[in-house]
Amino acid sequence: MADVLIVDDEPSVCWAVSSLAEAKGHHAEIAASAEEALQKLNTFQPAAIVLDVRLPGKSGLEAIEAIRSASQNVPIILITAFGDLETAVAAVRSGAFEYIVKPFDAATITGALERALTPRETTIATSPNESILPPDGMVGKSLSIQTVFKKIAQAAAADACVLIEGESGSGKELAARAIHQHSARSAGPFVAVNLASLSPSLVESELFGHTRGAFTDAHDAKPGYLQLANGGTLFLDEVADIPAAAQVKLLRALEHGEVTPVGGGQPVPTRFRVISATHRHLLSQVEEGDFRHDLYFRLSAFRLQLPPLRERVDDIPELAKFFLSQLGAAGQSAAITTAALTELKRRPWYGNVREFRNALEHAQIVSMGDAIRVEHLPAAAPPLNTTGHVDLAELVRSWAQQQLATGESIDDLHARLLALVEPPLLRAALENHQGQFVAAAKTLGMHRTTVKKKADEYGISSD
Ligand SMILES: Nc1ncnc2c1ncn2[C@@H]1O[C@H](COP(=O)(O)OP(=O)(O)OP(=O)(O)O)[C@@H](O)[C@H]1O
Repeated sequence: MADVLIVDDEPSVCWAVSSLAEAKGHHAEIAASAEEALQKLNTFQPAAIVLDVRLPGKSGLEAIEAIRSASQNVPIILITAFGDLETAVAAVRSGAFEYIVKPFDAATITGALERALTPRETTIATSPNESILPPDGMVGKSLSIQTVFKKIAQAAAADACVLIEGESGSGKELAARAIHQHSARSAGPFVAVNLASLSPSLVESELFGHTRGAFTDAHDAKPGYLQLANGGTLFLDEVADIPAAAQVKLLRALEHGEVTPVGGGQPVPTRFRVISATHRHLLSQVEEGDFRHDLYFRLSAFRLQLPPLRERVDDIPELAKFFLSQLGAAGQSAAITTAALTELKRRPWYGNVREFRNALEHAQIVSMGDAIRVEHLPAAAPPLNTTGHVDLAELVRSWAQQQLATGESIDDLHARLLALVEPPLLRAALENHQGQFVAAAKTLGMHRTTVKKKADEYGISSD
């Protein structure tokens, strides 16, 4: 059994957390403000503290230092209703043991309490006195983006390599910049390199630099991106595209903290942190032998997954507001109708936030100063899989969603889909068998007479 102090001005939260703690056999005491908590700590020594960020009087973040020293450094679980990146960074910087966003479920708070009450060796803690950094343009309030904010804050407080995974346009580069901006390296450079855009023959000289005369056009020595990132962060976008020879050299540079330019010469001491990003499944590339496993493990010391926009629909109103305020004339925000906002929430956004922003920009131009309506939005982009090919299942899902969104009452969705997909399928099978119905029916796994009947219905001839 352990003693727990709950500091929150909302009686329902205090009641819920104390009931959960008591159900685990602990004893809980309550304070409705930071000032009351500090007073209580004169006579009460808890083993863990649950502290709300928003309190009357001093906020939880303002009081955390005083509470920590008055409680002899017991673990503090911060709870907040503000799931933004700034609060996440401030919470991690404050040295809080855990940071939980309201509303939370019973398992989340019980799990955090149990971990806090279990003796441990290290916690993520950094200087508590640094000020909160300015906003960095990462918008979102959904639970999944809050998890991303929390991970960005944790990554910023550490110095390990970070691998950011997520679909194209989901905000990987923005997240990398936020990690750099909130890290101890923020005064150093942030050097972004897109490996997919570098010509394979030049990747090595671009990354590692070259000496004078290293190759025909090397009239002068040139430092590479690794050297330019010295003291800061190197962002390797599309890291899956790094050629095999450069993989070996990168690993060596990371391990020895020095870079040898193409053409030889003295290795140059270079210290930087690598944040890499990919829209592919990098581990599959490791399994297929296309990516070195030792480099993969080095680069993925800390992993961050960015959810696609369609899995965080709750962020859409706020993102729309954010982009519309950027797009509107000076000082004014472009307006949007409720129907258009509903349409924005319904779309699958395979190109994620980038496609979303572009769609709003297009709509704002087409609406010519009026509120944005559904008809101002461009057509939704088709889904792309990781190899750049159209994903049929996603296409069908998106088609069905569009049909259902028209508002008309539909009772023949299946028949409508068949009418769309059967003709091209029958044509392809017939073409493959030079118009032979028997052979085409065999390939299709259907009876010959059914194929014939359907071909007649759709007006498909066998020649
Ligand atoms: N949460 C967000 N809030 C505001 N803007 C965002 C957010 N996420 C992404 N964006 C914007 O969307 C665009 C695409 O983001 P970004 O370039 O970071 O994506 P990416 O995942 O790196 O894309 P790619 O894989 O194609 O390189 C940028 O203009 C970025 O500013």
